[in-house]
Amino acid sequence: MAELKYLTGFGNEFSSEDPRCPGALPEGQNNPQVCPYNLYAEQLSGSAFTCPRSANKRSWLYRIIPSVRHKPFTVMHHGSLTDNWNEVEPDPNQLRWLPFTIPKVAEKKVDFVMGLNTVCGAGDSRARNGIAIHVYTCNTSMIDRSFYNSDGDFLIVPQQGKIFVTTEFGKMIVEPNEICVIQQGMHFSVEVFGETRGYVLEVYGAHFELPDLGPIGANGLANPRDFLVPVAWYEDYTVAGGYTIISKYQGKLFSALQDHSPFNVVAWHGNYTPYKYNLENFMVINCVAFDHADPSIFTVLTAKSVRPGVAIADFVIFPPRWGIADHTFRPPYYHRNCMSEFMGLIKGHYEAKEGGFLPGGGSLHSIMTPHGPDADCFEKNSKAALKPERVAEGTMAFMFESSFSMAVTRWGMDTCRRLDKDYYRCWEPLRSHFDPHWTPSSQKAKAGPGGCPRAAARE
Ligand SMILES: O=C(O)Cc1cc(O)ccc1O
Ligand SMILES: [Fe+2]
Repeated sequence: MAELKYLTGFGNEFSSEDPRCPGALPEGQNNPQVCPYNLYAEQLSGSAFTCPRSANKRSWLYRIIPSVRHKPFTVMHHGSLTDNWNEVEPDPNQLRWLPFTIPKVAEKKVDFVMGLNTVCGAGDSRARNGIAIHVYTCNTSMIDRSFYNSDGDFLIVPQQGKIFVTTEFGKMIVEPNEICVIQQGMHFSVEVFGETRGYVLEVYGAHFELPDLGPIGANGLANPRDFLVPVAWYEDYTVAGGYTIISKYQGKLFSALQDHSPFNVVAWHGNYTPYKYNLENFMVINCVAFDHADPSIFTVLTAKSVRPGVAIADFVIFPPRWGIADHTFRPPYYHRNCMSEFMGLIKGHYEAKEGGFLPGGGSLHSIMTPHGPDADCFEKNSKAALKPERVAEGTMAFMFESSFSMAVTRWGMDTCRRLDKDYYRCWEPLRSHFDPHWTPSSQKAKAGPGGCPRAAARE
């Protein structure tokens, strides 16, 4: 497979022509009476026409046939993709899933779209405000089939198996430890190379942005130059039996036939594009003195709500880094949160739970549901010598954190059969260590190296 080329930057005004058709982008205007190469001009709007400039998103696509030339859509059955948040009773428990099962190709061929399973979500695609979390488990490429989501944006996190994503804007290869974002309305098709699994964060009514950096300054976290955007690529491909276009619209799938590939865009320009990002490029910032920084310090992308500082969803990672905090319980703290936390694991393990939370599985700690390190992690890290050490080496856990109170679907609760009924047991061995006769000097006698200089100065 030839190396793919990409443009670089986040949300730039890009332009790209398939090298087979130089000059395909009209010069100086978007709608010439006749476009170069006799292409059709088509605008894809990702924001209201009237959005302020800073939030205005659109691209112009120059294509062989406009998207409108398709037969009527009809409803398509899908058993496990849903936006019905009332399928099962609410459950405030800590939930954890074993790795989601990938179907065996010999038993059933499943492609990316049919392999989408909704785990949880909230809100309403019609009201343009909400979130859905899906896992995809598939084994077959989409052949003469493409998909677009009318409801929102997909942030795709491959966990097992690379995916080859053909989009209207060009092609991307996305491997585990990379992510891609396919925004609302963009046609794409996914090729796979074996048993394939990953996670999808869908947001309705907002696009992902880089978080503001505040006092961090002008650089750091996910740097804009590390985002990769495909270059224009077209196929002039007619399919006798019909090419199937699938749209997710108001939570349901619809399919329509047309006689040609939708990947017929010869040139495009604009700031509304798909993109990918390698999580290895994340410039990690964290505590260099004491205490545990909140995980928002690891935010890669955020989909903002209209409330200042409150996200519809944040995509947060727990990357390999140094742990050096002095006189600190270094792993995540025990907490209760006014946000929902869905976690997944791409590879390795997660520091707050060495066992039980496995790559390809997940967990959901709902709004105000208490959670934190398991008993093992607490005991170990309360006694550990606090030398500088690598944390999370060779691992990558992530969190979809949302201000929405999410409902779990029937698939998530029952059908997937991966819910770990014993999850709560990981906290059962937690014992009281309360000592009413405790004094600072008894603490000092027990403490490992890396004591608190301020406490020492106080004594
Ligand atoms: O619950 C979790 O494991 C995620 C998490 C990590 C952390 O370092 C601090 C808070 C938090 O919710
Ligand atoms: Fe948490």
